[in-house]
Amino acid sequence: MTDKTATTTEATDTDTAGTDTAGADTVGIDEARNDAAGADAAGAETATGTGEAGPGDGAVGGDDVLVTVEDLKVHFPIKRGIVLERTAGYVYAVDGVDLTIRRGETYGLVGESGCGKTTLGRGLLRLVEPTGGRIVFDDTDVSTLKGETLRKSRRRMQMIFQDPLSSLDPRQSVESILVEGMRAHGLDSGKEATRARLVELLDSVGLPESALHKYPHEFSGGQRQRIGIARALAVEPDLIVADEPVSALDVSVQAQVLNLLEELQQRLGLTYLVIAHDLAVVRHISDRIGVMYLGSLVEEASSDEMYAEPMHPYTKALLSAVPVPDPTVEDEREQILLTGDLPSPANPPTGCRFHTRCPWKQDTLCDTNRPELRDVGGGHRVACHYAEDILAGRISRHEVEPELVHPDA
Ligand SMILES: Nc1ncnc2c1ncn2[C@@H]1O[C@H](COP(=O)(O)OP(=O)(O)OP(=O)(O)O)[C@@H](O)[C@H]1O
Repeated sequence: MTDKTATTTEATDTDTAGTDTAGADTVGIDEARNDAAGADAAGAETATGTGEAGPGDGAVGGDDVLVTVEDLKVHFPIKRGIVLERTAGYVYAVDGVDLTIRRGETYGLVGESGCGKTTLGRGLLRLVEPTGGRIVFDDTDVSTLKGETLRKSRRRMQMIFQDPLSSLDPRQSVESILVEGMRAHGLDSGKEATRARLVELLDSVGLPESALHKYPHEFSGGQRQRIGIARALAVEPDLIVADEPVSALDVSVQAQVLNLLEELQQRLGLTYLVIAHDLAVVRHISDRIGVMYLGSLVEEASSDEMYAEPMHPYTKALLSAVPVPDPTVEDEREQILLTGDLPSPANPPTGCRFHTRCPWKQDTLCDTNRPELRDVGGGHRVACHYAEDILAGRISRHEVEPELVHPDA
């Protein structure tokens, strides 16, 4: 996350105030990272991960690349029959995604419900087994790791979930929740050191020591999400996949949790993949944004460029639906309304998967040829036949919109 804290940093930490809280003034986890007996640890459900990196096969990209995903596919079989079960087809939840996440950045992943964002995040961490493709984490190909190597590797990639209540075991105290992952990775080194580490972890997410002996139901939604974040941090990860981290929270609390994530990122050098359907949230925290549609990326750009110059008609439609933050400012943007529902990922359209809802569909081209995600300049990637035209010099980038013909025009 680069300098995107402007709006939310002003929020007061009301969520952590209240009955048992400590201010959001966090301290010391970075020192703990240095101190903590350098072993590798893991968090059970929380996480996952992949490769205990090290020199390995598949060096990809420059030094600044932490994660490379190549042609990732996750297809879920559709089972039919009770006695004789057979595979009647597949849900193509993720169907050929290529992306890189740079060290220390926040990559925002957006798209409608059901387009495969969660499955991509889980596939990347191997919480769900990919059907195909490759995942390279810190120069190590982790797609093929198994058993103990995979388990060990999971320490470095953790996940935080949308609904902190359902992702925290109601029968476990906060202490037990936090210690579980540390123990799994040999980071619980002695009673006193572990206790100090737990207190430090809580402090880093703005919760007091007294939280240790409480249970998830005793906290507010925002506080529970802080516990989820502490659980992920407990094993000293490099990458955190945050799946809709604030969408279950009150609007007033969302900014506080986002601020906390930003602050932790700066202090600990964390890398984030943030999954969200709320484009306002993603814009605020992301350095780069990927837009998913029916299992694939259709556009990727820096956050600023994505909002200033979206090129894919799906991205334009998503952005045109985001309300203007200042109600006194007249909204002069073109409203692009998508017709129809998201097609089933079990039966995706031929050609460009978006063509059935695209206001600018070109007959026979878009419904037969699937456009590739192509760089149209400066790392801005678009999967659209118009992007192909730009690359081929048939139209200029700035002519795209006026040249497009809406079927209702
Ligand atoms: N374990 C599974 N078995 C079968 N189908 C699945 C499974 N998990 C997800 N799917 C299907 O894969 C598709 C993508 O789901 P996914 O949850 O990844 O989308 P999403 O973009 O994260 O949506 P949401 O924002 O609603 O979580 C959906 O059609 C979903 O029903």
